[in-house]
Amino acid sequence: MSLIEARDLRRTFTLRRKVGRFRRQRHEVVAVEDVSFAIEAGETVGYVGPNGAGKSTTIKMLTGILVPTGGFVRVCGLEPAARRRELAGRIGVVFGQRSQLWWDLPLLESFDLLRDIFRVPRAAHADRLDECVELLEMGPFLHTPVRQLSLGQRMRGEVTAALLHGPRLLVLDEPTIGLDLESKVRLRRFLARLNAERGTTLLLTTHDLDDIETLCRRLVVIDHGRVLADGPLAGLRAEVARERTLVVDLERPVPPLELPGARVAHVENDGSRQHLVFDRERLTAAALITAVAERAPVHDVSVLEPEIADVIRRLYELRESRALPVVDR
Ligand SMILES: Nc1ncnc2c1ncn2[C@@H]1O[C@H](COP(=O)(O)OP(=O)(O)OP(=O)(O)O)[C@@H](O)[C@H]1O
Repeated sequence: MSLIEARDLRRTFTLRRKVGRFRRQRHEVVAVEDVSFAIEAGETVGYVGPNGAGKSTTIKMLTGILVPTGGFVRVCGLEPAARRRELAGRIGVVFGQRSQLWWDLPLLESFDLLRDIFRVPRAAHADRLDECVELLEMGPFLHTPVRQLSLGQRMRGEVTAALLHGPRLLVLDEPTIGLDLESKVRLRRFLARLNAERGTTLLLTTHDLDDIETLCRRLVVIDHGRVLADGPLAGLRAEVARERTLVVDLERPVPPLELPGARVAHVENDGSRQHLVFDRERLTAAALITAVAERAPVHDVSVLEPEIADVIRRLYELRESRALPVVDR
């Protein structure tokens, strides 16, 4: 059984718009139109899309905060909205812009309260807390009231709070939003380790491409409430962003190289370093290097893969032109 299963999931909101002086007209917003995916234990999945795509609405349905208007959803075998309390005992949830901590209490007391709420055995609680305190370096501020913590410190507390009952699945909505670089790196390292060592499944929404690059082996891309693409990160790259760049360092400067199947995107050092863009389907890096070597002696080479930003932008372009390939999992 999949840890998360969503089939034709749908959520609409009814808004009332003022029309004229007295009348109000009902108006329907479709936030999630027809979303289907399944997530297995141990996966790390990035749920991405532009603003208003329907990410948070989906996460709220998966965690039982919102009732779907249609479709089927099961998380850890439970119907989230109907079994919200039970589900809360099996999953961990972190909302970057909402807190599950008690603002006036020292951080440690929030953790104690959560132990009581989830009825976690003392020994298990202590083990998990010790591990989080050590890895997230929370020792110096465990006794500080939550409202006095920096955002980076509070987020470490939020993630710990979500893990104290030992969930198999951690759902994170924009976990690194607003954090400084050091805090982001620390949090990502922690989450990656959680997945690698504990097998904790991660599902996260993010606008941060570095989060995706370092944490997610699979991407589900959504736009206008529909899944645009779903597949391994590497697969999506190969499928929709076929352009790679060969960077060649030559023994001496030469004019921009004109080679079949490749175009010069950038020239440095008077022409002794050139960036050649080519289509992975039409040309191999080896063939291109051979072609370059016939023109000038090659000192060094490297191949750059497309950035994840390119992959996502390309997906949106393909959607606009309705030429979106179906990405099989
Ligand atoms: N409570 C609500 N009432 C009315 N409309 C809503 C409500 N919540 C979300 N929407 C609308 O549903 C759509 C999807 O919103 P959602 O917050 O799920 O997007 P998102 O992908 O999480 O966006 P962002 O990246 O900006 O957080 C938007 O058009 C939004 O305005």
